[in-house]
Amino acid sequence: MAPRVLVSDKLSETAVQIFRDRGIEVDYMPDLGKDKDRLLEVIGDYDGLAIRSATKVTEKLLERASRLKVIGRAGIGVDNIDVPAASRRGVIVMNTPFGNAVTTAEHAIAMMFAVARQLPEASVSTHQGKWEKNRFMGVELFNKTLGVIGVGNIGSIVCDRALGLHMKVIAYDPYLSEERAQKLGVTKVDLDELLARADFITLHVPLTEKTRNILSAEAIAKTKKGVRIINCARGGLVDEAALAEALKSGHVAGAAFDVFEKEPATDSPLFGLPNVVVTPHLGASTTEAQENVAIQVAEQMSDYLLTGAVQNALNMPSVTAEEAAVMGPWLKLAQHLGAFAGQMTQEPITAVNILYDGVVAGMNLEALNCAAIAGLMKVVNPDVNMVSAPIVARERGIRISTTHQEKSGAFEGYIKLTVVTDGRERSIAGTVFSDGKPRFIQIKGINIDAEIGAHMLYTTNEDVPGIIGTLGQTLGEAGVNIANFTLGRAAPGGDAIALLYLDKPADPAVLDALRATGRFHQVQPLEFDVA
Ligand SMILES: NC(=O)C1=CN([C@@H]2O[C@H](COP(=O)(O)OP(=O)(O)OC[C@H]3O[C@@H](n4cnc5c(N)ncnc54)[C@H](O)[C@@H]3O)[C@@H](O)[C@H]2O)C=CC1
Ligand SMILES: O=C(O)CCC(=O)C(=O)O
Repeated sequence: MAPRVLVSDKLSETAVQIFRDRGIEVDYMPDLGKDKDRLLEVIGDYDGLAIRSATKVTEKLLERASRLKVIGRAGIGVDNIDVPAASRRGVIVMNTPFGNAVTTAEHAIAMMFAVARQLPEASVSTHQGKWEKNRFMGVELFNKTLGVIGVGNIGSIVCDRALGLHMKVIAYDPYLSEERAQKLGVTKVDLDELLARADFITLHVPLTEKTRNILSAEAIAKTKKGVRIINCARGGLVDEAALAEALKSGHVAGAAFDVFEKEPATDSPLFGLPNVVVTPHLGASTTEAQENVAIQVAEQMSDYLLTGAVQNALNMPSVTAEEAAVMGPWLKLAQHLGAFAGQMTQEPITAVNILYDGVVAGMNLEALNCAAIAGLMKVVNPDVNMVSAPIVARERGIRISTTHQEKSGAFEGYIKLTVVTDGRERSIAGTVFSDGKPRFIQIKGINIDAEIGAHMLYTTNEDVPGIIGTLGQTLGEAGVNIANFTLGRAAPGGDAIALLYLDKPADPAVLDALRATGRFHQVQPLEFDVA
């Protein structure tokens, strides 16, 4: 039986043609994404779901999607998909990481011009036969300072275009290395400096728990008087109500928003305010971008449904079916090693070295590298996948090197990942035991044997008596159960580490309580995708 695909958002007809040409049955129902009940009724009939941003793929929808094998997002952001729920159900989620980047960057630049010169209002007034030449006094972009928050794919294209307009570009992105900033021709600053100096601010970060409300009321209060703010990334990055107040008070001179806290946005505190330009999430809406993402998503989904080949998946490595059987646990280990290093590193990473020893040295190292880098970069951006992560890493100037060697110790094989920043190196190693379970076996050169769980806690301390008691008692009092506890030390009385596998995450109050004991150099919660 031919696989069946449902296209539930408006996608270029080229995608539909590709599915048909490849022998896939396709139903094109571009309005279904907005009709949750009807979607719930029909989703059980499909092997693939191709969407943009209108369709919300919730746990409830996935529960009804008994046949679903793949979700293809024709675009970048996957915040409309419950990816963990899809992973739990074995449904692959793919996106098209680069197809609409230029288009979205151009929209941000267009919005910046629009708000600088009040173009939409001037256009409406002129259509009405008024000739309000004196009402619309604008500002030049030339020589103004543009503050870019988030310098990834889209942000870096915005920087390039803005430099072409002879703007001065300052950038805030904690994961942007100095080297990459120099290459782009932008000045790296911290957020407060960006807020204080920028005449225009544009956002190009994904919506995550760290970036939500990044332009809060407090942040907006720190901006330069007369600033203009552009958001073509995601609703929820800016506090719309606080911005509306700042616009009314005259502190902020203008805003241009493509994305809103609630979409479709039928209401917003920004609506109706003068010099606020709004568009209905049009960032990716050009013929070229929609053609790019539609072709890419249809090809990727067809490949998967017909041959099992995986490309641009957010929750599955790109490996052949035969390799998957042998490499599965090692891929997971590589991802966990990257995730560990990523969560431990707050500074820009300049290089990553991955050493493969013994049995693992003979496997598909490219896929293993991708898994490790994806684990590392996912900490910064949950939208990154195994294919895009190495490209994103390279674009940031992160040098990735690989070494491999014959079996050198007690383990059949192991992987050691070393992350280099401007100031230091951090290493972590792991192996897969015969039970197929990945384990961490060495951190900072200290040997351990730690099972990997979804919620973990890493502490460092001096090797003195009573540390186990302090950890056990503090976590116990907070009702956090320890599933597994591993200790290691460099030498008696020297540096010591503990890695705890917890039944639930330790909340910030527990972490503070541990820090307040004064017994630890470091108390770091860690999360791993063990699904
Ligand atoms: N309006 C629209 O139609 C579209 C909107 N988008 C949005 O644009 C976002 C960015 O897309 P790309 O540039 O392709 O992603 P990207 O992953 O290439 O870049 C995101 C950048 O944000 C940085 N970042 C992450 N956390 C940060 C933080 N806390 N503070 C400052 N910087 C941080 C990352 O280091 C990275 O450089 C997407 O996640 C999506 O939400 C994307 C396409 C179309
Ligand atoms: O599909 C669209 O129109 C929105 C694109 C978008 O927001 C994305 O790719 O993240």
